[in-house]
Amino acid sequence: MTTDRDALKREAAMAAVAMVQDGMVVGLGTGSTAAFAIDGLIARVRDGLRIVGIPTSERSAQQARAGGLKLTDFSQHQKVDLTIDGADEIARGSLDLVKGLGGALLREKIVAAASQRLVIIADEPKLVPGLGGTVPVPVEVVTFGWETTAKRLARLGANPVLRQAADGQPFRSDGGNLILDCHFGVIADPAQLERDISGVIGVVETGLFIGMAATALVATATGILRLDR
Ligand SMILES: O=C(CO)[C@H](O)[C@H](O)COP(=O)(O)O
Repeated sequence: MTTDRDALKREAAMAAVAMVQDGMVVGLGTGSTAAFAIDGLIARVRDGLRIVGIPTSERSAQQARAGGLKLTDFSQHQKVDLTIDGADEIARGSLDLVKGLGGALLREKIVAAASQRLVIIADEPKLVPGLGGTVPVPVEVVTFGWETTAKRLARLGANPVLRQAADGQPFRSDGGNLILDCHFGVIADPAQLERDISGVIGVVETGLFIGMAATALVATATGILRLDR
């Protein structure tokens, strides 16, 4: 079923797809909004655009491959011209992000870090005055000792919850790790919290993306709002 939110997500995705130029290496995000962008890229490639994509998840790789997008990896291309990805929250002003409710935060951060330009696409409810108020911060952790990692994260003020998959088993990332959804409430200093979480033994990566997004394209009822950092 297509919802109004889907229509807005598609609109934001199409605005980002229009920024892609011939010859680019394009980072392919993960999630329902990024999936609209991958569809848009597939359509443009069918019309003659020549690009290669670096996917941020097995899911996105599968979608891209099925649509005929050429994929590459970091053994072939170490630099990504432009990445189009979604987010769970975007801080108005700084464009700092919470990402990872879709479980792909580690690969998303690796691709974002290699990108000349990270363009975030979203519908309006994701644009917030401060991070952490509407979603937890996903933290990817290794399986071994995750219970002790959770305790150390709790000492930072979180209420960590082990993410479950639909089958009731612990959710596994593409890398085979676990995810602890850490409820902090509104975060006063996201950059400091990102450093603090990264310092916890057992943590692989955090869903706080600080200073990474160059542009956010936010679809609102009255059109696309473009925010640049
Ligand atoms: O970070 C992500 C996946 O790890 C997604 O970009 C984020 O969860 C947004 O997803 P959606 O577009 O489905 O709301």
